[in-house]
Amino acid sequence: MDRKIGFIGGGNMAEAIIKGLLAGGVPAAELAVSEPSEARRNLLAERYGVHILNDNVQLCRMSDAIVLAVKPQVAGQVLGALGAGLTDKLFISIMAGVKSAAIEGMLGSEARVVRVMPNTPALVLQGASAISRGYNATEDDLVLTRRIFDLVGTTCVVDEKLLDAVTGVSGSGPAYVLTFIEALSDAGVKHGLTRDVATALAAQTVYGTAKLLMESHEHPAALKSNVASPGGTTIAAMHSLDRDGFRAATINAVDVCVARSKELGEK
Ligand SMILES: NC(=O)C1=CN([C@@H]2O[C@H](COP(=O)(O)OP(=O)(O)OC[C@H]3O[C@@H](n4cnc5c(N)ncnc54)[C@H](O)[C@@H]3O)[C@@H](O)[C@H]2O)C=CC1
Ligand SMILES: O=C(O)[C@@H]1CCC=N1
Repeated sequence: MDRKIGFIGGGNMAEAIIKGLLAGGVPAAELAVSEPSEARRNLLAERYGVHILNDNVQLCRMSDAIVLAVKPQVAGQVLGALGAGLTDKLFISIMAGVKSAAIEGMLGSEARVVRVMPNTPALVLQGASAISRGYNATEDDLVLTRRIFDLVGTTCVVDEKLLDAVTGVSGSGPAYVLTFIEALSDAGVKHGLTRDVATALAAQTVYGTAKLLMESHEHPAALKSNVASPGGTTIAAMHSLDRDGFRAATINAVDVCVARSKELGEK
């Protein structure tokens, strides 16, 4: 990267990105984390060998790009304590909902901010991240941010007003997919499979189907039709899913996720 990347907050998402960056060849010496929890500091130091501290101001001093990886609820407290005048730094916020204008408001109106909505599969370099540029961020800032998140999966650039929708689809999406895999596995167990076999079959089915979709560039409905034989088992199951509101339940879940993301941005 040639630039030092610091993380304010060393929780789940920061860890996923750090692990991905290291796997992608970024040296541990280029990464630092400021984290108040001693247990987290010890864990991150042991597992990844990155520079660890408990001082957000010092972290900013030693970093060129700072990933804001704290909960949105503490954004005001964390950013307020950093003070203004950090215009030589790039701030990359992964906080759900918190708008770039609000971050600029807390860091000073000249602050260079890029927002990213990543997801936890970044841990295995299969993340999906959407990026949007704040008012003062440069083309170079966007390129650096894309380089960081390309190392942990795929990236796209969207208008900031669409980041709430991204949060609803891919930011929180892994939780819905895992719930589906868990339910599919439960069903397998109900019908006599062992838990291990049922979970392995369910997970590989989701993984393989996603790969099939991405490599074929087809509409999901076209591939679904290939599974359903006339008068066969799949169409009977699809009827049942429709009757039980599977699709409506999914869309409703995304609706409330998007609404919650907007709400977090209003605080
Ligand atoms: N977990 C996920 O799947 C995703 C999370 N995000 C966003 O990433 C951010 C972090 O989420 P998680 O990693 O899941 O949360 P987390 O709770 O695992 O991590 C937050 C970390 O911040 C630390 N922290 C608290 N106060 C601090 C302070 N004053 N200074 C420095 N560090 C402080 C906490 O000790 C904790 O380790 C959130 O804003 C969330 O919206 C975005 C996309 C996906
Ligand atoms: O649940 C949350 O608020 C965060 C944002 C996207 C995924 N996790």
